[in-house]
Amino acid sequence: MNRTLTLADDTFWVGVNDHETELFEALWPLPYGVSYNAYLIVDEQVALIDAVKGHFLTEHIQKIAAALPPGKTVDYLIINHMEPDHTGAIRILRKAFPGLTLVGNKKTLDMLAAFYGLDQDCLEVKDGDVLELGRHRLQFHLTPMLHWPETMMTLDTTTGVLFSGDAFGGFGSVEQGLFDDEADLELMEGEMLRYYTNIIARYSQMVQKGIEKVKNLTFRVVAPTHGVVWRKDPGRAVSLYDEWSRQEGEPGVTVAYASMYGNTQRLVESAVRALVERGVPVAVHNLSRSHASYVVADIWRHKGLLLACPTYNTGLFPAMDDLLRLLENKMLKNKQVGILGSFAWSGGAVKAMRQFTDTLHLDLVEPVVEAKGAGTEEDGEKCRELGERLADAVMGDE
Ligand SMILES: Cc1cc2nc3c(=O)[nH]c(=O)nc-3n(C[C@H](O)[C@H](O)[C@H](O)COP(=O)(O)O)c2cc1C
Repeated sequence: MNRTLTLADDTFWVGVNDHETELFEALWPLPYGVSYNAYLIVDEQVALIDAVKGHFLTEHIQKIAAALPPGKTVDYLIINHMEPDHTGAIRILRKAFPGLTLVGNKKTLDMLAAFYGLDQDCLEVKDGDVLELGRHRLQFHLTPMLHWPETMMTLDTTTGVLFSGDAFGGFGSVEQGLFDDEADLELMEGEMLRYYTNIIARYSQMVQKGIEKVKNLTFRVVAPTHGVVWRKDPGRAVSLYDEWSRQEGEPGVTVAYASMYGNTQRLVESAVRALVERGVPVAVHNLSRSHASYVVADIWRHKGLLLACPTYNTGLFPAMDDLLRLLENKMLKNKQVGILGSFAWSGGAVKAMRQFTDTLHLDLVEPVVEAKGAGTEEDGEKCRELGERLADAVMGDE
């Protein structure tokens, strides 16, 4: 059962696939599961690179045991990221492998003490430090706020495997293909974007700093803590994160709308029709149906965003309010934004959406449409015009 997967010389995947957790971080749906990737380097000294969520410890230990030669134990646990989905069972892991030294930077060790009361047999490493296992040389590169303060990467300079922590990771389990040359990449890259936008995106500036650092390293495999291991095209993992953290966006428009009785929806349809006729890729989300994690991923993907919302108790419909707060928290930028809304007496939703674009310094595409009730013929025409203007704004010379 526990056939060991090999990444490079003496280097094995000892991670697990999780199909039990419904919501990652109690927030984000996992229709394709998620993997907790951990790796074992078997040398004179044996190093485990990251661990798994506590619930999966038994399977994890079985895999480690299958990869360990007789008489060997695990000497080091390298903690690239302290979050409990990689360290939850660390105390038991220590019992399973007595003498296990915990390796992390200063911030990791502070957290280990705070989370698990562990402060013995720890080895503090600094940026650029090297740990020799025998033939294998592990070099540590601190990449703070990717997406926690203690995050770092570990490069095995002997094999060229870059253990990148959560950076370059994605949702989606890996039993149908651990490596990029065997996985369903269309699906996995979609799940990677959803992971990026929902877990990492707020720290996009720090991702850029991390990528600058990574570009100076020589590696031939990128092995993150979640999702696909990139051995055929490791540069692709880096370039996807690079693209997403720059927030440049592809030509296309994501439509995020709410509608209780259909008035806003019909206005949206007029605008979308104009986009479709211009050949613009469109992703339409009814916020009462689509989970925000998918909406945010599509918003990140496209240059254009159409927000449409009825007024609800003088302000935004709650699902739109939630979405806009989420996008503010993620410091969304560089979007071409259209706004439309429907009201019956006071209005308020359109004003709130305008405030959102002002706060984030997004480019407002005119005309803003604010229709009373179902709206007039003229409102319908304005929605079409808004669709055309958005098409011009996002397609450029395409
Ligand atoms: C619970 C509720 C609260 C509303 N609050 C307001 C409001 O404060 N001000 C306003 O102008 N219209 C308000 N409306 C009216 C809607 O904004 C209006 O009917 C709009 O056309 C609904 O668009 P929809 O069909 O896309 O849901 C409210 C409607 C409902 C159902």
